Amino acid sequence: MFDKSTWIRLPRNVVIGHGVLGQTLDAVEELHLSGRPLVVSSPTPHAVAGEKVVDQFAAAGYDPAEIVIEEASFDAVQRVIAHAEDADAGFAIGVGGGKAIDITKMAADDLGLGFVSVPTAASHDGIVSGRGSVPEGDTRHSVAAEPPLAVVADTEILAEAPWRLTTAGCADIISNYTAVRDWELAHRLKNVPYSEYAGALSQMTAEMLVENADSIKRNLEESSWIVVKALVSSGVAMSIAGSSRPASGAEHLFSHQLDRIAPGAALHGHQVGVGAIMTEYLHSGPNGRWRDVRDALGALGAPTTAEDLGIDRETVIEALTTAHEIRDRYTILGDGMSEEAAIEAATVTGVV
Ligand SMILES: NC(=O)c1ccc[n+]([C@@H]2O[C@H](COP(=O)([O-])OP(=O)(O)OC[C@H]3O[C@@H](n4cnc5c(N)ncnc54)[C@H](O)[C@@H]3O)[C@@H](O)[C@H]2O)c1
Ligand SMILES: O=P(O)(O)OC[C@@H](O)CO
Ligand SMILES: [Zn+2]
Repeated sequence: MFDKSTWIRLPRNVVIGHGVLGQTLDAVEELHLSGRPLVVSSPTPHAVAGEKVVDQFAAAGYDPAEIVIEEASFDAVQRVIAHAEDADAGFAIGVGGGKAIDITKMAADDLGLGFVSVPTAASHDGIVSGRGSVPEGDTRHSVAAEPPLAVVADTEILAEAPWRLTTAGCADIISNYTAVRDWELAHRLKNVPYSEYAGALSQMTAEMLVENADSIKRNLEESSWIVVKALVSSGVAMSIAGSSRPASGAEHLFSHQLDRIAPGAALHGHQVGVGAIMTEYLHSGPNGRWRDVRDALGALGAPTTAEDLGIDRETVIEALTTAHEIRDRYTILGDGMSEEAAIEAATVTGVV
């Protein structure tokens, strides 16, 4: 008997465009959510968009509650849960970058509340995904979380955000190349479940972004449009897979390890991009496609070296040699790189 089953949870309303923040209320009302909204954001996104979302719902008679969180941590998730319970919230709206959105979707999952995603930066592909990513001690948890029922991505806001946030989003997408390679490898070597659809969608998303690289330019709102659509598409690939595998391989392990060793050094997307140059080298060798990955990142204005990231050579080598310890996810790093091999990979690729 065929007894497989799977749930693919996708957003119902994806609203992207100039000035669409003003349609957040419409996007929510169309979902027939009831009760009090809780608007969760971090300081800058609160000022940029969170307050406007609160005002919009207040004007419509909703009595919105709000909370501003400072960091992505399990403590922050607990604070949001407590605040939502105190406020008797009926649904949660996450407004911000990857951290605020992750915290909101994790709290919403715990409380069984509907979640709406309002990105203020095109910096990460967690905008749509049903995953939350939070560090804890020496490890990084990628946990199932409430996927958004609606996404409201205002390209005017995304375009006004610092340009480096957009280039970070581009790099998070370009890292899909190596993430898919790692996933295929884990499938072949360790029998890890693999989804052809999710793998193909993730890879195609990276290819389309690179093909459109000439149209991704600072001060051009269309750039935000192209990048956010790619971020949505990558999040859909994660939803189809039911894991972050299509978008997170060894290059993400490298970045998560950097977050521990050199917290706050660089943006998530920029770190995974530099990681992808080196892990592509590990996959395909000195004459392989690592130059294509590096050139695509460079063309989009994303970092390609340790210096660009603001980290030193020792930090890169330490992160490379210990990245496999971050979580139980088989990648090209296998059971770990030797120091000599890490120096070779980082040097040949020009990262250090
Ligand atoms: N759940 C997933 O599937 C997934 C996917 C990718 C990344 N992530 C996670 O997301 C995080 C990275 O996201 P991030 O790079 O957005 O980090 P972030 O949320 O810390 O945002 C980066 C900075 O941008 C600022 N910012 C956001 N919007 C702004 C705006 N309009 N104007 C000015 N400043 C603005 C924020 O205040 C913050 O200082 C990491 O924790 C990563 O693990 C999760
Ligand atoms: O599960 P992780 O490794 O946090 O990856 C999620 C996301 O960053 C993929 O782009
Ligand atoms: Zn990522």
